Amino acid sequence: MSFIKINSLTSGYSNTVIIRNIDIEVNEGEVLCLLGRNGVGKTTLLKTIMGLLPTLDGECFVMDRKVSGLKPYQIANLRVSYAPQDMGIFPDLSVGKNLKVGYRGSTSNFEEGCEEAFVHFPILKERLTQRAGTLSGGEKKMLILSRCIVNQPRLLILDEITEGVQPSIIDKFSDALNDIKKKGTTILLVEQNVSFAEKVADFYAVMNQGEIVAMDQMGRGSKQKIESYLVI
Ligand SMILES: Nc1ncnc2c1ncn2[C@@H]1O[C@H](COP(=O)(O)OP(=O)(O)OP(=O)(O)O)[C@@H](O)[C@H]1O
Repeated sequence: MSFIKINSLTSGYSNTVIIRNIDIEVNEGEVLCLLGRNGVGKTTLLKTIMGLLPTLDGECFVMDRKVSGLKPYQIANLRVSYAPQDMGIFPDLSVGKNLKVGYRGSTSNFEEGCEEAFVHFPILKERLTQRAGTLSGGEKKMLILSRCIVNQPRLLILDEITEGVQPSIIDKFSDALNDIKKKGTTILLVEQNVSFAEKVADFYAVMNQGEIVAMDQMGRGSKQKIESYLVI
């Protein structure tokens, strides 16, 4: 069964179409990485899947349930966790409160979810009472990923989690994602970092000008193929 299925999805802002005829299928426990140059519509696609932008045409299913037309909170209630590119952390709240605010309850145990996140990002446990706004850029990214992990999602959607992050922390992210994947979570991520994508993804899709122009299994030779689409 496809865990996420997207058929001929078209979306954009007001009357401007940004992405068109997007077809994607990801099975349970698989990881698909979307790559593409700046401004090709990757974030627009993720926001449309999450119900933050209206679907102009086509449809999206998660676990056979049509999610196009649902509100973002209804989609999140299906145990879909989304880490937006602009992070959306609350700078004046502590790290602990940021984790609590993002916790959706009922589907998992908060303390258990936190411990799962702290295995990968122990520094956050030491910083529980620190204001999130005072964290470093890399720590903020750890916090946004941890806020997703706490909910023990069935589908995890990440928008450029490695952006502006130093290599040693990026390695922690790939370890965390591979661990989450082993537990059966399906992952859809947008990335600019092809080496990171190689480490975590089973499949890749390259977008250009609002369309998917290549899609294949990730493997030997994928990096060169992907990079050939990314040259300006
Ligand atoms: N709120 C908005 N209103 C109008 N146009 C927008 C809005 N947000 C983004 N766009 C436009 O939509 C296009 C796609 O943007 P999007 O953020 O989806 O691209 P992206 O591939 O995620 O880029 P990046 O890698 O730089 O984040 C761009 O031309 C952008 O200017």
